[in-house]
Amino acid sequence: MNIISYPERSEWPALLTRPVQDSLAIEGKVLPILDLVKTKGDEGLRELAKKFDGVELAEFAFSQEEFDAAESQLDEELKAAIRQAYQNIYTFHKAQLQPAEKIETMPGVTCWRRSVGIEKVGIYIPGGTAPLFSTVLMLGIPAQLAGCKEVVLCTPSNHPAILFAAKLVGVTSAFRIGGAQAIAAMAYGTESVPKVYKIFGPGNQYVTTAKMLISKEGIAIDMPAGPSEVAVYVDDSAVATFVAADLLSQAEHGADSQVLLVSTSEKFLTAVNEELTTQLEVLPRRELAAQSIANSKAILVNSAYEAIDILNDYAAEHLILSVKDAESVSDKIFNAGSIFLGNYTPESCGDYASGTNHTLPTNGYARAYSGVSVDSFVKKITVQHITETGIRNIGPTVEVMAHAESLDAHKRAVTVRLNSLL
Ligand SMILES: NC(=O)c1ccc[n+]([C@@H]2O[C@H](COP(=O)([O-])OP(=O)(O)OC[C@H]3O[C@@H](n4cnc5c(N)ncnc54)[C@H](O)[C@@H]3O)[C@@H](O)[C@H]2O)c1
Ligand SMILES: N[C@H](CO)Cc1c[nH]c[nH+]1
Ligand SMILES: [Zn+2]
Repeated sequence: MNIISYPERSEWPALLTRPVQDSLAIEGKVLPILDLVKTKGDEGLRELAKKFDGVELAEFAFSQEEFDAAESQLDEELKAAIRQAYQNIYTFHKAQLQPAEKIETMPGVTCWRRSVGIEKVGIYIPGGTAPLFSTVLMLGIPAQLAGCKEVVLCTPSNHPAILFAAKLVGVTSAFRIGGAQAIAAMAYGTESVPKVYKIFGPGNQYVTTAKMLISKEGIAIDMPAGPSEVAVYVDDSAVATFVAADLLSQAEHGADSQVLLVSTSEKFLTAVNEELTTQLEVLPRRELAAQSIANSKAILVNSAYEAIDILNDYAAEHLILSVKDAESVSDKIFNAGSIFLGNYTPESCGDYASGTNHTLPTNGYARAYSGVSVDSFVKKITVQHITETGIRNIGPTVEVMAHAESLDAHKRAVTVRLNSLL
């Protein structure tokens, strides 16, 4: 990894840019895909499956037989691991459910918010280079807890673990469709695929661009969750072997992934670089990981203050703090998707099973977006009730304000009620 020593603050923006993606060129490829699905429905999906996934499909929906067979195709060890992950993710997300609390703002005026699951949601499960069945849990569990009635799953992979996890989370229909065309199918609906109101899930640049484009057409999306990334901040309490392993764990996602290492110790950065070389050699996905490491940087900074500033500027999807007093350092971080503290909290645990969600904002979106949670799958409907006493209390305030806004019909809606109580 390229070590950049003591860069000036003015150099940070250029240093911290993600691997360049020509978004206009990608949009140019994705727009015709969206259009084909919109105009030709299932027939368009068949053409695209052949072109981009090399498969000829008569039916897109996974059948009941495929769901049933999935369970017997997986070994017990994997099924037990998936069930354990399900339990932890369920427990963490269940605590996010908030009961509606009735608030009396003034005597006789009561307001509250009710959480209602979005009726129809679509979840995209990446499967181009690896079948990410863990993403089924990360999206399906909050959808289940939120009470979404229809959960439509699309994935280019037919890995049995995806179907096993889909059954656990209660997905209502599942289709073997990948890429931008899957997003289009769920956004517009086709003869086979139901149209949904909100689409969730990470994916490659085609998937992410498709989500951004359909969001301009009135379909909600969770957030732009593109190529995975991790930033690691280390001091001399860290362990170079662990740090290199963490960097590679995200680098192996794809050539467009990026990792960032920040430290005040040059010696440590060099030690991690040596470890990276050794560990890369034995990785099955070393080609992808090596390309991603080549896009990445190790930054040597002057002080802990500078390290924190640079991490907040970068706004990483994942941030590992392998430093002394990691929790107090984490209090100073205000831009990150998910934070991992200390030497024994590898980011992989959050990816699979500790309980937190792994669908997180990438590419600096952590400055303004949160990762997926139960909240992402619900709408909050406000409700209010005003009694006769309440309208006497609040009515005059509303009359004065409505009159001042020159909206007399608003004022009258209060006045007629107040007059009826005279
Ligand atoms: N941010 C997060 O929360 C998060 C979580 C998990 C995974 N990820 C990311 O998801 C991505 C998964 O990518 P992937 O490619 O393995 O799987 P994917 O399922 O996202 O994409 C595969 C699909 O891309 C389409 N495609 C391939 N080449 C194409 C082309 N030239 N033109 C148009 N469409 C094409 C194909 O239809 C294929 O089915 C990785 O970048 C990973 O880092 C992010
Ligand atoms: N690191 C990815 C999110 O950025 C999620 C994932 C799934 N499987 C392994 N990792
Ligand atoms: Zn990962």
